[in-house]
Amino acid sequence: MEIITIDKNFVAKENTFIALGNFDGVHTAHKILLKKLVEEAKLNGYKSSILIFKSHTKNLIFKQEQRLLTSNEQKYKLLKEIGIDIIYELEFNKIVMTMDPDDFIKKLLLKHLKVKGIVVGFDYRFGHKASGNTELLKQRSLEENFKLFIINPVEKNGKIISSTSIRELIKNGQIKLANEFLGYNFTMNGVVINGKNLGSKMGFPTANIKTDVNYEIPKFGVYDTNIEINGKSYRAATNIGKNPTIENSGLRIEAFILDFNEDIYGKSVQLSLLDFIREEENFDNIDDLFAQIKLDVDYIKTRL
Ligand SMILES: Cc1cc2nc3c(=O)[nH]c(=O)nc-3n(C[C@H](O)[C@H](O)[C@H](O)COP(=O)(O)O)c2cc1C
Ligand SMILES: Nc1ncnc2c1ncn2[C@@H]1O[C@H](COP(=O)(O)OP(=O)(O)OP(=O)(O)O)[C@@H](O)[C@H]1O
Repeated sequence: MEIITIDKNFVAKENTFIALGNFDGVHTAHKILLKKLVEEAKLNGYKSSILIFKSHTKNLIFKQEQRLLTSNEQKYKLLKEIGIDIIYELEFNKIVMTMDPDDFIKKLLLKHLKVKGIVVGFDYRFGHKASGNTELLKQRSLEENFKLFIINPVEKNGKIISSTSIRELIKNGQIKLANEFLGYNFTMNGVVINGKNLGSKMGFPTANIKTDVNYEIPKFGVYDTNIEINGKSYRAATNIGKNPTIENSGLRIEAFILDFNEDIYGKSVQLSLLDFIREEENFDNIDDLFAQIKLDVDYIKTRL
C-alpha cells in the first residue's frame, strides 16, 4: 500500500477508484464499503484508493479535538489488510473545508486525482458547509461519466454503525457491543510511563499507559483487557479513571498484567478492552481498595 501526501495542486500519475471519508476505527460498515471499493476497482482494471484527511475533519469544523477510535498508524494497518492500494493523505485546512462541492468533484477528484469511480456511504457529505451529498454525486456521475457506488446503511441490532455510535458505546462502558460494531477489540496504543509505585508496594504493580493519540475515553472503571508487549499478548486487569481513592487528578490508564514481572518502562504497548467489569469507586482506605483489586484480578482469572 502506497501512502501519498498531497495538496490541492497534486496530480496523480494513475487512475483509481476512490472511497471518501474519515474512516476512524475502520469499523464493520467501513469494511463492507471498502471491500466493494477493492472489488469494483479490480473488476474495472484500476487501483483502489482512499482520500483521507491527516487530522479528523471535525477538529477544524468544530474547533475541538475529535476523540478517536484509531491512530493513523492503526487505521492504515487496517486499510492495508483490506487490500487498499493507495492512501492519498490531504491536510484538512480552511481551503479544503470551504471548497465548493463541484470543485471537490470536478477539480480535486476527477482532474487532479484522475478518479474513475467513487464509493461512498448513503450519508456521505462533503464540500463547504457539507452541502455536497449523494444526490449531487449521482447527477455528476452521469454528466461526467464516472462510476458511482452508494452503500446502503449497515446496521446491527437496529442501530446504524458509525464511528460516532461506537464512540458513544465506549463512553457508556458498552465495550462488548462497541467491539462487535468495530469487528475487533477497541485498542489503545501507548507507552508505559512511571506511576506512583504504590501499586508495587501493595502487591499489584501496574503499567501506567500514556496513549499515542486522544482516544475516546471509556467509561471510568475496571476492564478485562489484553495487553500486547513486544509482540506477546498477556491478560490484564485495567483501571481507567482518576484513582479517586488516592488522588483525583488527570486520567490514568493502569494495567495489572497477570503472571508478569518485567521492567517495561518506556515500552510501546497495545491495550485491547475486552469487557467492562465494574465502575471505579472511591474507597474509604487503601486496604479496601486493594482488597477489591484482588477480587477484580481473581474474577478476571476465572474468565481466562
Ligand atoms: C484492577 C484495578 C482496579 C482499580 N480500581 C480502582 C478504584 O476502584 N478506585 C481507585 O481509586 N483506584 C483504583 N485503581 C487504581 C489504583 O488506585 C492504582 O493502581 C494505585 O493507586 C497504584 O498506582 P500506581 O501504579 O501509580 O502506583 C485500580 C487499579 C487496578 C489495577
Ligand atoms: N453504517 C454505514 N453504512 C453505510 N455506509 C457507511 C456507514 N458508516 C459509514 N459509512 C460510509 O463510510 C464512509 C466513511 O464515513 P465516515 O468516516 O464519516 O464514517 P462514519 O462512521 O459515518 O463516521 P461519523 O460517525 O464520524 O459520521 C462514508 O462514505 C460514509 O457514508
